[in-house]
Amino acid sequence: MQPFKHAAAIIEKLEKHGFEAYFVGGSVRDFIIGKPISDVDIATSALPNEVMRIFPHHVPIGLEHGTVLVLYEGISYEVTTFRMEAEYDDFRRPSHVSFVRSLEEDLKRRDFTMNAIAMTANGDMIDSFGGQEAIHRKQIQTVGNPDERFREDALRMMRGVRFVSTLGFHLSDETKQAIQEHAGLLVHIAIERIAVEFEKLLLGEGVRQALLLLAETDLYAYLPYFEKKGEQIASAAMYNWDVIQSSEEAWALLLRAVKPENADALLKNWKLSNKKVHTITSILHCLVQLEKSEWNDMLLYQSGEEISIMTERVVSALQGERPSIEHVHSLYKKLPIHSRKDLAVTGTDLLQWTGKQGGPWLAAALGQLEREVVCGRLANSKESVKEWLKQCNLL
Ligand SMILES: Nc1ccn([C@@H]2O[C@H](COP(=O)(O)OP(=O)(O)OP(=O)(O)O)[C@@H](O)[C@H]2O)c(=O)n1
Ligand SMILES: [Mg+2]
Repeated sequence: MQPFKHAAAIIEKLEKHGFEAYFVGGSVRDFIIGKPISDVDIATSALPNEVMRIFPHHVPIGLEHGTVLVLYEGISYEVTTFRMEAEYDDFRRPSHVSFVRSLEEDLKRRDFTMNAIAMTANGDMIDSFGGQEAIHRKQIQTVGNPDERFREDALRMMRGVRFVSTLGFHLSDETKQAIQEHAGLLVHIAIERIAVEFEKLLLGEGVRQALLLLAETDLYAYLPYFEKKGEQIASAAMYNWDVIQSSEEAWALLLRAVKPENADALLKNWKLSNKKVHTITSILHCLVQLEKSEWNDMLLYQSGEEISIMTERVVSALQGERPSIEHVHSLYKKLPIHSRKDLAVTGTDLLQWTGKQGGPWLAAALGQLEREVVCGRLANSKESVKEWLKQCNLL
């Protein structure tokens, strides 16, 4: 309730200027469910320039969609003019919206009834489409005709399945059937928007049901690189997803089921950040090694602690066991060194001692030395390294 109390001042100020304003969207839904509230969004009859005039501290973040970010006592709130997204011709949210002065018009263009509830500053609900009843029944139902809602913005189909996962709700029969019919419209949606919903889906508590739904509704067939992987996606529902803690782990787990020919290309095609792609492919690499052997010093050293722990979680999700995070952590801590910087000698030492010119031999010697030390076959001291160099006929 606290976030609403703080934001109520914005609604009251808009009302003082003769406009209507309400809390809308996910925050109202989550408040009714009893979940922690994320961002509080406000819808108003005031036009964007009127909002900006009333609140001098603002950022015009999406004027073409009617959205002004209002800064109030260090917190920012999205204030959006009531709108009707009038022209849809390509199944995505249009670049032009028509502003309307009525809340009703605004609410009836929203995706699901649970997301189309408005709340006044003092907590009264305006719920023309049975949103509270739907929440009570844990049902995801489009506002009005599902064909229209999904044609307006095909991403809503992914959102529907995402909410199955994050809220543990179910799709109404009508909504599910409409998704089945319109799944193909997803091709019009930018992969970045799909990826946001997909990652939320993978991290929700109901991810198993959501994966089965992706397969059942044919939505999977319009996800890049998953076009022919319906069965594999459904089979991923068997894993123990509860132990997964990050989107990187979730991707790695999913890709173990999907087995793409080129995971790197798939992840880049989904336009994930380079850093994320690198983390996911590192986890996958570590998983392959773990199939051949248990955790060992060299694998822990090469993977690093973070990747090792993430991989341990993925392994336990695959095997349905509890992850042994403490075990991996202590094995890692016991490694004699954790990076090449920790070696008692440097390349410069080797050059000085041997009197040789640099060259490929140096990298090879340092690599071998590193392995010897990591695996505990050689003490990490200058003296023992000198001994070792002698044995290798380098000194
Ligand atoms: N494709 C979309 C996206 C959003 N909305 C409407 O805009 C609100 C806010 O959207 P967003 O913040 O993207 O989603 P939330 O429902 O708030 O979910 P979350 O809690 O994850 O933010 C939604 O509740 C819904 O009323 C919509 O109708 N169609
Ligand atoms: Mg939201």
